[in-house]
Amino acid sequence: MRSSQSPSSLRQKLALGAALFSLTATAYPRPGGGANRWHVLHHAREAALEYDYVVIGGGTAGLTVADRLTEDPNTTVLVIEYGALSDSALISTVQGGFRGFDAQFLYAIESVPQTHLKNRTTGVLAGKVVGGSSAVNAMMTVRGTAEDYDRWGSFFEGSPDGDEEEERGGGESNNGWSWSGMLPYFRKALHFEPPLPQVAQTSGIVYNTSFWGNTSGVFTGWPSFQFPGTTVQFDAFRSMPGVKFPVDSGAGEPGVYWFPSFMDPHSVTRSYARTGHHNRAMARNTSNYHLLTRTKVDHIVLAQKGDGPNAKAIATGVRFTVNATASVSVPEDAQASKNNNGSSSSSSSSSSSTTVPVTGWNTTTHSHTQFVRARREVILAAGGIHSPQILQLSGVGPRRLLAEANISTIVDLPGVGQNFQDHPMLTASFVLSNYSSVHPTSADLFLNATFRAWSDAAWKANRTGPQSLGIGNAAAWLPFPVISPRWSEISGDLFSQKHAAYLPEGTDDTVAAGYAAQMTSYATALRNNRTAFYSNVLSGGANSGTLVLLHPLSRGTVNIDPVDPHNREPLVNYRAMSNPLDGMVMAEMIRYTRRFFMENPVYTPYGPVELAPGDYVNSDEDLVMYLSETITPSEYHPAGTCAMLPRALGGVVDQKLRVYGIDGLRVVDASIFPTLPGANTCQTVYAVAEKAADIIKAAAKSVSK
Ligand SMILES: Cc1cc2nc3c(=O)[nH]c(=O)nc-3n(C[C@H](O)[C@H](O)[C@H](O)COP(=O)(O)OP(=O)(O)OC[C@H]3O[C@@H](n4cnc5c(N)ncnc54)[C@H](O)[C@@H]3O)c2cc1C
Repeated sequence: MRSSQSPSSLRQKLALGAALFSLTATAYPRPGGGANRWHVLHHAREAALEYDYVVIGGGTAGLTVADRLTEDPNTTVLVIEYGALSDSALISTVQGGFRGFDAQFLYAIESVPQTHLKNRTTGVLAGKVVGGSSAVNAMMTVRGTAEDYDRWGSFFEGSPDGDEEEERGGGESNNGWSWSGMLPYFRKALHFEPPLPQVAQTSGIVYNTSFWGNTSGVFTGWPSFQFPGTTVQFDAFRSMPGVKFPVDSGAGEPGVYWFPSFMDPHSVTRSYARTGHHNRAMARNTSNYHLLTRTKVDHIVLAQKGDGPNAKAIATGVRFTVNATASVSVPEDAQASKNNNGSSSSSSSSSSSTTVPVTGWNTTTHSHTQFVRARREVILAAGGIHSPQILQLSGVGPRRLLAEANISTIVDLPGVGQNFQDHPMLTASFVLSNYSSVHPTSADLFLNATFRAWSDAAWKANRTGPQSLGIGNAAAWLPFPVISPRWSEISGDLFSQKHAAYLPEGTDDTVAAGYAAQMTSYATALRNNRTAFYSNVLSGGANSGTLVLLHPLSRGTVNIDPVDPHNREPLVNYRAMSNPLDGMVMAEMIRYTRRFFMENPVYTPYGPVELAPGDYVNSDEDLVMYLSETITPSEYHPAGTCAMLPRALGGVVDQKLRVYGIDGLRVVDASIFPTLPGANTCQTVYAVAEKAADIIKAAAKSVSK
C-alpha cells in the first residue's frame, strides 16, 4: 500500500515516535528501586549504556566467564541471551538424561542435505535458554585424553603466530593449551561429589579425586543406583585384548571407565551453567552482573582504530533488535532475588540509570535496534553454530561469502565458519537374547510393574533409585589399534592423502593448511594408544548402545545464508563422510563391536544376536553404504568454527582467544576448539571458559598497570 504522507510529515512522525519511546523508556518503572539492584533485566531499556564486558550468549561458556569476571565488584558485565530464563522441571529433571531435549529450549535448525549421507538432513540441536546447551544436554561428564589437549597447543609451537604471541607477552609458546595447562581448569570448573560408598562398592565404581576440584558452583555427581548389567559389560571388555581401565574418567587416558553426571547429588537435579554460575553471580548481591534474556544479538559493532597500514578494527559494543512490546519474562525466583537485593550502592559504572538511546526505530515491525558499548571487550560465546554466524554478520569472515551475502568485509578471516566438526553417531544393534538372569535392567522400568512401583516409591521417598540415573555412567573410549588390526594401513592412507581434496571447493589455502596439520596429527594418533577413536556407552542393558566416532576426519561449514543472512539461521553442513577414511574407521568400529558381542566368552551364554547391520554386511563397500544410510552426523557437539589456530592455518582466534585483526573481541565457547576432544564436549567448554576468564582478567590487569 502506498503512503499518502509526505516524506517530511513521515519523518516528523518517526521523530515523534522515537521521542515518545525514549520518554517511556526513561519513565519505565523499576521495581526494587534503581538499575543497580537488578541482575535479570525485564527489558532491554533497562540495560546501561555501557559495561566493561558484553558477553554474547548466556550459555555454558558465557555464564561461566561472566560469573568469574564479576567476582571483582568493580567489573561490570552484561550477558545477552537469546533464550529465556526457565525454571522448567524438564531442565532440572535428571531421569533418563533426555528431558531437556524439548523444542522450547532448542533452536529449530535443519542441516543442509548431506551429500555423502544419501542427501539426508538432520536436526541441529543447540540450547536456546539461559544455560545454553548445558541446560539440555545428557549430563555426561567426560573429558578427552591428555593427547587431545596437547594436540591443541602443538599447532602453535614454532609458528609465526606463536612467536608474535611471545612478543606480546604470551608466555610459553602453546600458552598452556595442553593437558597440563588444562588440568587446573578441569579441576576448577566442577565440584566433584563422590558416589555413595555402597553404590560404588556394588557396582565397582572407581574414581580418584586428585583429578577433580570441589569449589565450583557446577556439580558433578552420581546417582544412587546403577543397573547390575554394567558390571557384566565391564567383564566383557576385560576379555578383549588391549583394553585398559583407567583409575578415573578425568585421568586423561583412554579405556573403559565410570564417569559422573552433571547433577547436584544433594537435590538430585541437573547442575548447569545457570545454577552454577548465573545463580552464583546473582547471589553475590552486587550490581555488576546483568542478564538480558530473549534478546538476539544481530552483530558486533566494529570501528577503525588508527590510520594507514597500522589501522586495525576494534570491537566497541554490540547491536541487538528489541521488540518494543515484548518484555522479558523473569521467573519467580529471579524476581524474589531481585526484590530482596538490599544493596543499592556500587562502584560499578554500569549502575548509571541512563537508558539506552533508541536507534533505527522500525514502524512496521515495532522494533528498534539498540547498542550497548563494551568499554573493555566483547566476548562472543554464542556456541559452535552461532558464534561464526555473528562474526560473519559483523563483517568478519571469508571475503567471498560475505560479498555473496552483501556484507562488507571488515576483516577477511577465511577460517570463520570453516573447520566445522561434530561427533557422528553410528547405529550397530546387538542384543543379548538370553539376559533374563541379569536383573533388573532399564527395560524393567517399562515391563516389570513391581520394579516400576519400587522405583517410583524410592524416587518419591528421597529421590533415590533408578530414576536418579541419567543416560548412564560408564563407557568405553578406545584407541584405534585396540579396535582395529588395520590401524597401520588406515593411518598410512591418511598420511598420504591429498587432504585439501576433501574440503569444499574454493577453501582458502590457510584453512587447507590447518586441515592438513590436523590430519597429520590424527594419522599419528591412529597408530598410538593415547587417543580414543571409538566410544560405546554402557547402560547395563541387553541392547548395545550408540557408537560414536570421537575424531572425525571430515570437516564441514557453518555459513550465513546469502539469501537472507540477517533473518535466516546459518546453513549448517556437516559434510559427514566427505573424507572417505571416516567410512573406513567407522567400518572398523562396527567390526570391533561385532567381535565384542559375537565372539566374546562373557557374552556367549547370553545368546548374542546381531540386528544391524546384519552379519551379511561385511565388505568395506557394504559397511560404508550402510553407514551412509544410517549415521547421524552429530552428537550435538558443534565445534571448530572459530578455531584457535595460527592465522596461517586458518585460525580465527589466537591462544588468548582474541579474534585476529580485531582488538577488544574474544571468542569463548566450543567454536574455538581446533579439534574435537575425544569425549562429549561440555566439561571441556567449562574448562576453556575458566581458562579464558583468567586470561581476560590478566589482560585487564596488564592494561590498568
Ligand atoms: C541435546 C544435547 C545433548 C548433549 N549432551 C552432552 C553430554 O551429555 N555431555 C557433554 O559433555 N556434552 C553434551 N552436549 C554438548 C555440550 O552441552 C555443549 O558442547 C556445550 O554446552 C556448548 O557450550 P557453548 O558455550 O559452546 O554453547 P551453548 O551452551 O550452546 O551456549 C550458546 C548460547 O548462546 C546463545 N546465543 C546464540 N546466538 C545468540 C544471539 N545471536 N544472541 C544472543 N544469544 C545467542 C544461545 O541461545 C546459547 O544459550 C550436548 C548438547 C546438546 C545440544
